[in-house]
Amino acid sequence: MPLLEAEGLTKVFRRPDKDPGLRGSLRHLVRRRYTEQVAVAGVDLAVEAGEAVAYVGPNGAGKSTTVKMLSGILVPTAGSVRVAGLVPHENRVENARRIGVVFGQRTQLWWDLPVQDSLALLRDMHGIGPKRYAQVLERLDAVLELGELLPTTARKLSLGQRMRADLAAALVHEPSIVYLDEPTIGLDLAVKDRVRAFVRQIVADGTTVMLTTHDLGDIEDICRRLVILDGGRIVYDGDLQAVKDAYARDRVMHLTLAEPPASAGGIAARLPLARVSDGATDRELTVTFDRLAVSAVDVLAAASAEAEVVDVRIDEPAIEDVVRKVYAGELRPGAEGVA
Ligand SMILES: Nc1ncnc2c1ncn2[C@@H]1O[C@H](COP(=O)(O)OP(=O)(O)OP(=O)(O)O)[C@@H](O)[C@H]1O
Repeated sequence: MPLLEAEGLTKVFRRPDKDPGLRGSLRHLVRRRYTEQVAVAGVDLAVEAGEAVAYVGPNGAGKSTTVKMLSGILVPTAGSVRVAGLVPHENRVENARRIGVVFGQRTQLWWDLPVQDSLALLRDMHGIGPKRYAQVLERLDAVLELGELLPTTARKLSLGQRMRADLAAALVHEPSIVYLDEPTIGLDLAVKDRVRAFVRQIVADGTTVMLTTHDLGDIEDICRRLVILDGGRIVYDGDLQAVKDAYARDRVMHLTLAEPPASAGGIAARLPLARVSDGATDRELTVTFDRLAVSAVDVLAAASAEAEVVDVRIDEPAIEDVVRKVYAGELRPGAEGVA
């Protein structure tokens, strides 16, 4: 049985439609009018225990509204939802014991308290005994290196430190499902890697993860399944690798050379399947290539044969590019080999 199951999950917000000023308010009292906003429109989703699912879509697609219904904060307008056998909004407290939530842009730590006090408050709120708490903290410390953070108030933490502390706060009660919303936003690469490795570890340990992010790296590192939401509806639910192979194959390599090249023609001639163009300065070149047709090593070898390469950077395609292609109808849900 899936750990998380939603059928026809729908949320319609109703906003009072009134003219400004007192007269508008009075008129609204007499004749009420509302504008309806369908935020989530019949989502069917089944997630098995231990799965890691990327839940993506453009701004306003309905991701947060879905997560709020899954965590019991919002009551669905229609449809059904069960998380670990419970209807979240009917069992908010019990549901809260089973889930963890991390918002990259907000913190659930008490701003003016040392991290250790925030964690202790959460321990008490969840009724965790001292022995179990010590074990969990030890396990979290081993991967998140909490030691230096514990005596520090949340307001004094760097963004990366705060994220490590927030992950600990979300996991201190060992939830079976964790919702992560942009968990690596604003973090530098080293910290990003660490957060991703940690999330991979909890997935390997059996935790179910639902990840909302615009960072393709997060998704690739953590999830095998991609669910794309648009206008409140799921437009794709399937294997991440299939989508990437089909629609996110282009890589862009930025090369910095020791000297301006006599011409980009030599490199282009060695790479007939790639597109070579001028970079931002006269010592830079940009090579765009399909990673299934040409490897990054081939591109570097071709460039090095023609000029002295002093620096290299590769841009990965953004998940938005993939999402945009889905909207353009280039990838259809249920298409052969991808769903
Ligand atoms: N409390 C609310 N009252 C009225 N409308 C709302 C409310 N919350 C969300 N909406 C609307 O519902 C739609 C879906 O919003 P939601 O926040 O779920 O999208 P999202 O995919 O999480 O977007 P983002 O990536 O910007 O966070 C939007 O049109 C939003 O304006």
